[in-house]
Amino acid sequence: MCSVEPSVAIRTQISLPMDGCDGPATLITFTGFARQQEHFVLRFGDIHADPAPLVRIHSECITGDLFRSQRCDCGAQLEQAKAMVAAEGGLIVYLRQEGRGIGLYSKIDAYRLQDQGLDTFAANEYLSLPRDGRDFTCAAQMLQALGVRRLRLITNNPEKQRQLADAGLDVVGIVPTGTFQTAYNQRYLDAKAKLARHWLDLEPACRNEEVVAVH
Ligand SMILES: Nc1nc2c(ncn2[C@@H]2O[C@H](COP(=O)(O)OP(=O)(O)OP(=O)(O)O)[C@@H](O)[C@H]2O)c(=O)[nH]1
Ligand SMILES: [Zn+2]
Repeated sequence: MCSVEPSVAIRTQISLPMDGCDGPATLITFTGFARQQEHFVLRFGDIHADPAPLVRIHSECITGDLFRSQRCDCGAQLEQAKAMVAAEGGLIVYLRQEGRGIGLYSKIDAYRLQDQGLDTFAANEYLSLPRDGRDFTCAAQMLQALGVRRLRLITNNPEKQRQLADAGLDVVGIVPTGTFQTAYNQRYLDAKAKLARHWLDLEPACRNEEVVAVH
């Protein structure tokens, strides 16, 4: 999905005053991505090798991040991560991989299928799209371009840790992101926990929710 060229490098850095933060953040853009992808990094404070910086790798979710849709947990996770890295310094790597890489329109098609009973992964497959089309290698390359070799990663997703390690980064700690259950995202979170092995601490009401099997 990321389709990176071997030479991802910093393109531009600009200071962004941030609502609710003591100091400005720095927005960093990059060159070297295929297909004009516009992944970026927000840096809060200074980054040092020791202690290893706190990093959130966040996949774009227009509905959740921008409009705080309750169908997923993305908006709450992003807000929490922003508060964490703003408090102690760190990075948000924002990947333009909407809908786990299938794009907004296909995600909305997948939402329709979920309303008809499919789980979030089966819905993608029904559309002949990957269950999870993301590739976190581009995140690793951006971090390497910033001189980051060791990091503490804010995530509940074991796949992110695995891909960063495969790309040569040293994930020295995992900081869990919150489990933000709503009345509307229970089946989604349940599917992530059961079918994608995310480390989620779900309330019993959520665990008991039925996830429709993939056909
Ligand atoms: N295709 C599809 N994508 C979704 C759906 N709900 C959320 N997403 C996308 O999923 C991505 C977020 O992935 P998640 O699996 O929720 O979380 P994660 O970032 O991998 O894991 P954490 O680091 O623990 O938050 C974003 O790109 C969302 O747009 C859905 O029902 N279908
Ligand atoms: Zn979302």
